[in-house]
Amino acid sequence: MSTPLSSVPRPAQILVIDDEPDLRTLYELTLLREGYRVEAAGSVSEAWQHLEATRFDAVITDMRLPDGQGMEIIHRIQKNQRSERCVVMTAYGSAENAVEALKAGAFDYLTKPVDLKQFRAVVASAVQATRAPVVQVIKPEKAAAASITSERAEAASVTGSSGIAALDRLVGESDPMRLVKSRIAKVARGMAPVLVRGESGTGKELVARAVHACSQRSDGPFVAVNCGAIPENLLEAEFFGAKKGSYTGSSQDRDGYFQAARSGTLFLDEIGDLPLAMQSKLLRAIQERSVRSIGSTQEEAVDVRIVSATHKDLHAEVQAGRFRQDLFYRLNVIEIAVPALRDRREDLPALCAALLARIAQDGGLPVPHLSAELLRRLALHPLDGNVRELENLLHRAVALNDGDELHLDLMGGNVATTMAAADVASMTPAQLAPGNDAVPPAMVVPAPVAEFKPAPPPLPSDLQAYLDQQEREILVRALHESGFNRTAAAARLGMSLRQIRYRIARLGITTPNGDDGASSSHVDD
Ligand SMILES: Nc1ncnc2c1ncn2[C@@H]1O[C@H](COP(=O)(O)OP(=O)(O)OP(=O)(O)O)[C@@H](O)[C@H]1O
Repeated sequence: MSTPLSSVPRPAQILVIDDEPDLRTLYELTLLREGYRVEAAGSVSEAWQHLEATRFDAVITDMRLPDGQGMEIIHRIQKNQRSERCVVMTAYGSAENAVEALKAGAFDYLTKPVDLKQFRAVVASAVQATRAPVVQVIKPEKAAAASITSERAEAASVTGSSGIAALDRLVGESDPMRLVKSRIAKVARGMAPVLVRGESGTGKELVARAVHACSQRSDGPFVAVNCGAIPENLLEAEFFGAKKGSYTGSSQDRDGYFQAARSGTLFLDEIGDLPLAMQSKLLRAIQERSVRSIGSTQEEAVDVRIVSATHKDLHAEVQAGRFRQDLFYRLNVIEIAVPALRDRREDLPALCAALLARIAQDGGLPVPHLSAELLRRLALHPLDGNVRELENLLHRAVALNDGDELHLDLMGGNVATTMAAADVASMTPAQLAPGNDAVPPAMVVPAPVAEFKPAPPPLPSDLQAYLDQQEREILVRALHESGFNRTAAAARLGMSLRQIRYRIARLGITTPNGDDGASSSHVDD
């Protein structure tokens, strides 16, 4: 069994690379004072000699060196799969260099002239990262034997079970989802900001949580902020905190989101909704890695990783002048695009099974049966609201479950837009069963709308059962939309209360107010 590195009592070892002797000495002294062991180099070749002789915890390098670029060192460290965390020092105003370095795998960057307080903070977090105890390392061969996917093995090699659990919560083994998961596992280790893009309800927050859980910050807090939900006049206090008495009613010092997320991850959801004035303040906080709470004269350093998310096209927002270009570049160092549900229809059975299990567990209920018929009907539904819509449909189905089989309230959906009806009609229950990934790809790629001519659905083999099913769905929907008020539901369907009661009883529909309405204690009728 391997011993966690953190239990080895040796000072962390740092390599500093800068061609300016004065600066090199300044960095060396600063780090020595912090208790690190330090070696220094003035060029790429000299640095590499040190690296060949010793394993370091962190490497701090200038970008421009006499015989090459600091980037070469990062590339070589990555290529040789060495464990050193790299921090680059870039000239002020050359954000592209910093972005390039982060993309190449640098842990973090510092802008010159380097602020020594920041320097110490960044080095400390780089060293902490290499020394974080490895909970469980799964070798790729072992992982394959245990049918663990490569992205799970990658996550396991970084943080162990919390990373694996977070990736498992992201249900779906379709190609686009596997891509998302492997990207999460890859990018989680660094400090580079991540922008998660995708339509509403696709699981962007789950992705952000997985980035955090797979990172070395997983023991730190994950603070999620919905940027669109905070009144504009409160934004600054909410983000950066406020001192006692700094505004009316503030009777004590209050931390902001940045302080709350210290040593962890700050998730800025709906970042596209942040007003321009606040965008400038956020940019400053990210660049300076420090914030000043309202009413304070002091800046305080904050070690926070930023993950943001948006359903908007931020490029277009920049073009339209609604989003700052410099902030966009800052946040978008690494992008993770979460696919819409229509682009990964083969995940539907596994998603339904997982969502139903979760819904049942939350409600303390037995997991309801997921019939092939129910999956077939869901597959015909557009689900433009993505996983959230699917979750809501299943929630309703469970709430209205009469004990035998789940029934869906799908009325009003545009069936033709997603999957060819004939394709779905020809799917066998086995093909639709949860866990079956043998669904032919042709079935999951929607035909272009202009060419799409759905085949007529097959004739029902039992007309009465079919009509009963239709009637049942209409009644359930009317009841649901009327808040289970039978009088209102009956009025919407042009019938009397007696008639709807009769039909509810005939079709065995159970409502939250009672089994046939006669014994209802609810105020509805
Ligand atoms: N791949 C998935 N596996 C399991 N559940 C999922 C998946 N994707 C989304 N969900 C569930 O769907 C719901 C919506 O997900 P989430 O809030 O992460 O979406 P979002 O893209 O952040 O939405 P919005 O843009 O509206 O904020 C959540 O309850 C989440 O747990």
